[in-house]
Amino acid sequence: MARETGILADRAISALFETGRLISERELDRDQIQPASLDLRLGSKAFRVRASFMPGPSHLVSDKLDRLSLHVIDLTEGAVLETGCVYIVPLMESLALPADMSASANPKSSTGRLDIFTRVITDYAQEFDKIPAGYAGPLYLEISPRTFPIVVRRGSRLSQIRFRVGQSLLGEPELLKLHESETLVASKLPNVSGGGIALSIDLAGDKDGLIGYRGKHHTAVVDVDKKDQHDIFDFWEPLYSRGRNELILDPDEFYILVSREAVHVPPDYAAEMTPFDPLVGEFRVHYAGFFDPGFGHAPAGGRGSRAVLEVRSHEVPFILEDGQIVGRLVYEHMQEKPMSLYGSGLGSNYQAQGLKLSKHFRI
Ligand SMILES: O=c1ccn([C@H]2C[C@H](O)[C@@H](COP(=O)(O)OP(=O)(O)OP(=O)(O)O)O2)c(=O)[nH]1
Repeated sequence: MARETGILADRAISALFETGRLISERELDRDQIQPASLDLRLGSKAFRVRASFMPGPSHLVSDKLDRLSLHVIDLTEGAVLETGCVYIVPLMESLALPADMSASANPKSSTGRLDIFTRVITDYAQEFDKIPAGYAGPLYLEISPRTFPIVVRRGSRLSQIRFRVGQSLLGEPELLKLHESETLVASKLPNVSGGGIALSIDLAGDKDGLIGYRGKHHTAVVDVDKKDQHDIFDFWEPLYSRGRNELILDPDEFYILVSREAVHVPPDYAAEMTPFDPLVGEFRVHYAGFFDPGFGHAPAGGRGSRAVLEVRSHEVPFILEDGQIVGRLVYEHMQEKPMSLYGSGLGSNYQAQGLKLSKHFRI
């Protein structure tokens, strides 16, 4: 039985398309609907703008583009987006949401792992990545590659959207109960606080002491639509613990690290990673925060899946230590169980992962 409130599952997302609540200039791709989200596709133009902006309560995004656009890039045959530049791309999908349905967007995990900063913008937006209940209008994606230049084209999928009716976040007592029956985070002493369950960083490393990777600068371009395309070592420097189990984050660098704990999202729930404490501004651990129903779920082949963390230090160098809490997972009810779970026949790339770079790289 479907709940009244909760995150829409795959079946309900395809119904949105059939009933004209989700509109697209072309048919959805076969694998575009995920267990609890929809991948958003780039349209055929990118506007290179001088700087990021927020439309605010009285402006359409297109008004701002008229003023701020420096150059228009055709994406039909693919184009390079350079690091350090800001682009706005109209998305193929637009919305006509019912009054009781809102949505939120996040970069896909593959996008976060490439250090591509993306945010969805709506007309009249006062917040990024948030789509208010009842929103009717176009969607735009702000894109700013930070470490590697990228190739994108019409139809590339960098961001994803979750739809929700009402609020259905689990409170701490409910979260603790679910953890007792389902082991959400494999920790002897689970830390449930701030509305979520804590994740800590692994800096002890694997049997070779590998703890993570640091992105190289001045690399070749990464085509976001191609898997197993590049040699890891052309883009990443491996990092080893060398017995100290700590890592000094340099503010100008981008790191891929991994959680100490295995993570589990049972099929009736969706999770999202949030910063450990928004007041501790020294570092941020992720761009991509959505964790799918079925991630880390043993019957979906996910036993032992860890969370891959995209880490950046802000103003000053910062020492991360093994076991330090770096984020929290908050859990929300699904409206109903998805027809397909993460990892089961969806071509999922990160089920049962340990320390794993994005799908674009090969050893
Ligand atoms: O910071 C994050 C965010 C997500 N994940 C995991 C959980 C999530 O369920 C999985 C896949 O995420 P997403 O669907 O965003 O990735 P994708 O790039 O679309 O990959 P796939 O093709 O496997 O769906 O990666 C992480 O390890 N770290």
